[in-house]
Amino acid sequence: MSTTEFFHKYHGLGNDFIVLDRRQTGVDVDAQTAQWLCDRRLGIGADGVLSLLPSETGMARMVVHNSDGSIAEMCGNGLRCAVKYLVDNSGEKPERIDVETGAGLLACVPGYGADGVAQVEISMGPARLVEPNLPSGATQRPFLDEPVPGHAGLRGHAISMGNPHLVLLDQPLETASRLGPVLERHPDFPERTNVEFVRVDADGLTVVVWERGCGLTQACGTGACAAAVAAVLAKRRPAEDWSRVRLPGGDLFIWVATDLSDIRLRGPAAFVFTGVVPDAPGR
Ligand SMILES: N[C@@H](CCC[C@H](N)C(=O)O)C(=O)O
Repeated sequence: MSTTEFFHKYHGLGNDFIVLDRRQTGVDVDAQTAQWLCDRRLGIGADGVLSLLPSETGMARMVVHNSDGSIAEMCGNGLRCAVKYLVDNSGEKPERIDVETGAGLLACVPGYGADGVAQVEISMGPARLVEPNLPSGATQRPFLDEPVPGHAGLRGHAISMGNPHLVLLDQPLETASRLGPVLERHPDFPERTNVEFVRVDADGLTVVVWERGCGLTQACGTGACAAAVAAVLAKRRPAEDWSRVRLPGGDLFIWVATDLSDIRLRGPAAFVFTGVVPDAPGR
C-alpha cells in the first residue's frame, strides 16, 4: 500500500526545485526517482530535488539531487528555497536558522515580506581552492587563471563552494551551450563540474551557468559565488563589498571576504505550488 506524500515546488530566480520534507522518515529519494520527478515531460519537472532530512545541529539537513539524479554537495538557490519552506511552515519568524549541507552547517537569515520569507541571506562558508573535486586535488596547488588543458585559448579558475566550479572570466556568454557540456566532463574534474561563463561589468558581473547534472539553468547561487570569488582573485571586483551578479533569471548579490573565509549570498525565494507525489511509473 502506498502512502500519500506531498511535494512542494519552489524556485530561486527560475532555478526550480521539488522540496520533499522527509524529516520524519529520514529517508532520501534514490537517484532514479529524483531523475523521474525532475523530468519536465514525464514527472513534476524541476532542476533538482531537495530532500529535507533530520539534523542534530540544524533545522534540517538538505540533500540535493540534480535533475540527472546525481547528488550535489551544495545548492545556493535551493538552500534559500529550503529556508522559505522550513520557516513559512514553522509558524514562527526566526531571525536566523541553520541548515546542514554537504558544505557544512550554514547560517541563513530570512527577510520577510507579505507572503512570509521573501529573500534569504546565507553565509555560504569559505571558497575552497584546493579540494579533491577540483584539479588542485591532484596537484595540491590552486588552479587559478590557468589554461584549461585541451582547450586552446580558454583560461579558468577552479573554485569549490562545497561543489566544484570552473569559472571562465571574459568568456562570451553565448558559448555556454556549446562548451558547457564538454567542460562539465573535463577529465581534470574527477566529479564533473559546474561551468560559469562570466562578463565583468562596471558594477558587477553577468553570468551564465552550465550546471553539472542539469545543463543551462536560469540561475545558480553557488555559481554566482564562484564567479564573484574569481573576479575578486583576478582583482576585477573589490572584496568585502556586495557585487550584483546578473543571471538569466534575475540578480543575486554576493559578498566575498578578502581571505575567502566567508562568502555571502543574498537573493529571493518563491513558492510555486504543492501537490501529491505521484506513483512512479510501473509501481
Ligand atoms: N543551482 C544550484 C547548484 C545545484 C548543484 C549543481 N548542479 C552541482 O551539481 O554542483 C545553486 O543555486 O547553487
